[in-house]
Amino acid sequence: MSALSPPSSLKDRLKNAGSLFRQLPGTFRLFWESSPRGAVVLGLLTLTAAVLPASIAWVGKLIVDGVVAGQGGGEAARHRVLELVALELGLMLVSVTVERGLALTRELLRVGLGNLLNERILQKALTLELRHFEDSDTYDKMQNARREASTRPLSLVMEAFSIIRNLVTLSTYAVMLVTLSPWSVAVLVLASIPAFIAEARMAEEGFRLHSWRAPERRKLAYLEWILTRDNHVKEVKLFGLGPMVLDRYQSLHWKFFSEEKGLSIRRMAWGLGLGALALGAFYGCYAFIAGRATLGLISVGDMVLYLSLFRGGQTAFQGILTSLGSMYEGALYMSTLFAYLDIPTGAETPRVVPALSPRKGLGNTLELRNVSFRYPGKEAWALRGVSLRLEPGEKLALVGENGAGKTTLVKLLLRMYEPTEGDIFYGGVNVKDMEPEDLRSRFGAVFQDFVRYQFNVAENIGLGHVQSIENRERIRQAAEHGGAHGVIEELPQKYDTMLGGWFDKGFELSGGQWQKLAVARAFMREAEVLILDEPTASIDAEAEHALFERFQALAANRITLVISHRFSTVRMADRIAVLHNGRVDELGNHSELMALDGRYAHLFNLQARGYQTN
Ligand SMILES: Nc1ncnc2c1ncn2[C@@H]1O[C@H](COP(=O)(O)OP(=O)(O)OP(=O)(O)O)[C@@H](O)[C@H]1O
Repeated sequence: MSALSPPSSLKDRLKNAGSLFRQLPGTFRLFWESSPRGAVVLGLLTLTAAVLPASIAWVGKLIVDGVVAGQGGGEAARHRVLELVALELGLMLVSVTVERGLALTRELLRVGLGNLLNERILQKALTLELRHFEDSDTYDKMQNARREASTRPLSLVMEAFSIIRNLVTLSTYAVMLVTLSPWSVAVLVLASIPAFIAEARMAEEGFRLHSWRAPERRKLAYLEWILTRDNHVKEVKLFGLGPMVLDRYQSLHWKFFSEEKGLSIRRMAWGLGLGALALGAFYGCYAFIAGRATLGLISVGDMVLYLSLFRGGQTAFQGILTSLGSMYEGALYMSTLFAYLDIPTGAETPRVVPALSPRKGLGNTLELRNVSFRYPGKEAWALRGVSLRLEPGEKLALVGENGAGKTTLVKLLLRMYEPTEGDIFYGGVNVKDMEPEDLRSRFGAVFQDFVRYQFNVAENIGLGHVQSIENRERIRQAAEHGGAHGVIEELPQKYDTMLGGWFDKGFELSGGQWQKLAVARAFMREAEVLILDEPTASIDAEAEHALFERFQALAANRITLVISHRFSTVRMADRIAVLHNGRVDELGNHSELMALDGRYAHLFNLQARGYQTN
């Protein structure tokens, strides 16, 4: 059973609880790693804080007994009582200092542990593959893990420490209480047990509410995003989407609230009922002890001691139970965190050791042999039996209607996904036997949905080869190759101009200008294979022509794969592959395909007619 499915029976619930508390060792390991010294300090302070209440209660009893015995007894008795009061003051000062120390240590540890975990979460994100990001279940796991990483783990550890503290306090109390009244210890324990069960149950419900909601929470964040992001505002205003999106946002919000309200009310009702039970038990024992003191069977100091021990004991016991409930909640969180950190990765690890690596430089072939691919969890084939061989220096254009599988083919080439059937070879080596970093370092790509980094111009280009991000000469050259240099020279701080609207003084570029930077970024590396997935979509016809002429020259000996819907661009390729429903339907150069008079010729003529009528 997964930690997120509702337990149906008591047995399930216990099994679930057991598996959840198994998260403790892992959590403590992380805690220790984040700060061994802090952990030791916290342990020492906790133990000191644990033994202080019993000592203070004992001194309190001695004071009362001293006062009762010393009434009318002169200076000596008064002195002894004053000394005891001073002792109690001293103990109280120690107690206050220890509490402050605990709060400070907790605060410092919170930052350390929170950072460590956020780092682990992000490090894990780096090892995840594209398929993980495109899968909503994994995405939810990641969001769940990120949401409370800086608070939950520490509170789990703190609750565990608080249990230890209360247990130590309780055992010191128990030793004293048993001598006064053994059965009251039993009453104390029994009266608190129902509270624990209720607390654990509510904690579990609360967590499940949060987990179940992960997809809806994302929906809420998404609606918020639509209304607040700069690139949405035009459509939001034009289509008058504001009220509709806000309405959806609010109804989701109120749905959350009403669920939470129900839980809070139930929590309050149980707390009230069980609190009354505990109070009844306390006053029952109080009556018994007060009666015994009145009859002179115990001293007044004993009665005072008993009362403070009983009250303190009850608080400590309930503290333990509440901590167990909160720990349960924390452990549930940790189980999702560990589930996220344990997502199996490494599908990209080469099959052979050491990994194979084709000769560096130009001259390698790129070949797909009978490649078929289905997205995880999908029935339909995105690619079916694709075989293509690209010779060194060859320019291949991929065309096909929307959804034909063009971008999917690029994802497979870059090993973002594994073919479901068939194999891909680069330089004669099966890409499954290569290190993915080695394979990817040989590719330069401009994606359809390229990124607009909110960095400066030089960095936007330099990111194409991070090792050279400081190399202005190389960046300038890449900008020239990508056709971006002219645009950059017009900017206020040229290559140092901050871009985008997220940060102060960011300069916003046009879609085509951003795209030129993305092309320049691809030219930062000495790529052996260039992939251009609709690189010209927002570039005007003239700029497109210029770009492709440059490509012809620059990419002379490189394999180039161009995906485009513009046939004026496509016809410049050495060969054209027409994809249809995931299959290569036609393959050949422009004149061959025109002569074939098939799908390509039809699409070409359609577009040519469009241009003529314009
Ligand atoms: N992440 C994904 N998960 C599941 N199915 C997907 C995913 N991405 C694409 N598909 C499906 O795979 C098929 C091929 O999509 P692909 O993006 O490769 O098409 P394309 O030829 O690049 O289209 P376009 O010209 O619109 O960019 C489509 O049917 C699409 O619905």
